[in-house]
Amino acid sequence: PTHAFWDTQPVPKIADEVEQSGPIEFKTLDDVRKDPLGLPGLFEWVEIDVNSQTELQDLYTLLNENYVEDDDNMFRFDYSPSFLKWALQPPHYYKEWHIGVRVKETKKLVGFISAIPADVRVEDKVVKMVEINFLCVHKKLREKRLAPVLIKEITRRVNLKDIWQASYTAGVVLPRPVAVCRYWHRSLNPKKLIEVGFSSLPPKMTMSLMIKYYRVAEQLKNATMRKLEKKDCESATALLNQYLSKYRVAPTFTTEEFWHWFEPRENVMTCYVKVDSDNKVTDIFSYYNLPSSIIGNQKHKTLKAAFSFYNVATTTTIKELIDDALLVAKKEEFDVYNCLDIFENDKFFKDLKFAVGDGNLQYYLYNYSTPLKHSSEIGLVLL
Ligand SMILES: COc1cccc(CC(=N)NC(=O)c2cccnc2OC2CCNCC2)c1
Repeated sequence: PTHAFWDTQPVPKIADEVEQSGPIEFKTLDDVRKDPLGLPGLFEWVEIDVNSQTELQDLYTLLNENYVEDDDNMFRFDYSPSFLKWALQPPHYYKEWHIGVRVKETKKLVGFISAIPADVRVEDKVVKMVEINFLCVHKKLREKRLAPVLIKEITRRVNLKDIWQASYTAGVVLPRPVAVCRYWHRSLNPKKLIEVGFSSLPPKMTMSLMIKYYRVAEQLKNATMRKLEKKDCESATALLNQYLSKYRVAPTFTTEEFWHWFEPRENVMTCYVKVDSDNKVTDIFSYYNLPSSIIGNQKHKTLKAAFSFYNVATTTTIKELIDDALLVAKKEEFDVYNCLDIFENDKFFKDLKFAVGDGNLQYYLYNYSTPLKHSSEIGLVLL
C-alpha cells in the first residue's frame, strides 16, 4: 500500500476536491491516550532538553549525520546547535514537544521529531496549530516503521495541549499537498558552487565570465537599510502582519514572537530594515543561515547557504530589496541564497539571476482540508 500510514490519518485523500476549508476530524481531550505510544523493545522515549549542551549536541549530531539530503545525495542539511535552540524555543514552546528516541542500552539518540506553536491563518480563519519539523530516523533504522510512531506520539502530545492542527513541509509527495513549491538558487560564490558540483559551468561560459556574471552590487540600493533593533519591533510586526494578510496561508506574529524570529543572531538570523522619518519600519529583508555538509568532497566540507525568510517592500521594490539581501549575504560570505517560489518571489528570480532548483517542496496541513493553493498564495516559511 503506497500510504499505509497516511491513509489512516486525518488528511485529505490525494484526489479529494475540497470546497470549504476546515478541520477533518473533531476529537476532545477524552479521546487522547494519556500514555506514550509503544516503541520496539530496544528503544525508549526521551525529551531532548535543548538547554543542555550535551543533549543539544546529540540532536545536532543525529541531524548532521541522518537528516535531509538533496535528490543526488551530494548535500545534507547541517543545522547548527545555536540554530536548533533558536528554532525549538520560540515563545510558548513546550519541552515535551522535543521528542527523542534513544537505544535503551547505549543511550544513542536514533530518532527525533519536534513541534512548536504557531498561529497560522488559512484563508479567513486563524488556526492555533503547531509547526512540525526535524523528523529524523537514523539511517541504520529506516524501513522499521519508526517515523509513523514518532508522528503519532507528537500528535498525541500536541493534542494533550488541546491543539488539533499542524503544518509541515516535505520534499516527497504525501496525501495531500496544500501547495507544491519550487526552489530557486542565486549563486554568490560560483567558483565554489561549481567545484562542489552544486552548479555546472554552462557551455561557452568561462569561470572568469561566471564570476563576473554573479558579481553583486557594490552598494545597497536602499542606502539606509540597517540591522533590525528591538526599538523597531512594534512597527515591524505591524508591517509584516499587514503584508501577510494578502496570502491565503500565512502566520500571524505577536511582537514578542516577531522579536524571537527576527532578532539578529550571529550565524543564525540576518534581518535588515528601512525606517521612515517617524522611525516606523517600511521595508524588511531577512534570511536564515542553514549550511549543508558536502558529502564526500575533500576540498570543501560545507556549503554556506542563506535561506530567504520574510521580506516586505513598501518604499522600494521587492527586486531592489532582495538585491540588497544578496549584497549583505555575499558580505557575510554565503555561497548561495535560496528561495521558494512563494510570496511574490517569482517577480525577481529572472532579473536577479536566480536559477531554478531540481526539486519541489510540498506544504501540508494536518487535520485541516482546504483547496490546493498556488505557490504564490503561500506566505509561510518553515525552517
Ligand atoms: C543544497 O543542500 C541541500 C541539502 C538538503 C536538501 C536540499 C534540497 C532541498 N530539499 N531544499 C529545500 O527543501 C529548500 C529549498 C529552498 C528553500 N527552503 C528549503 O527547505 C527549507 C524549508 C523546509 N525545511 C528545510 C529547509 C539541498
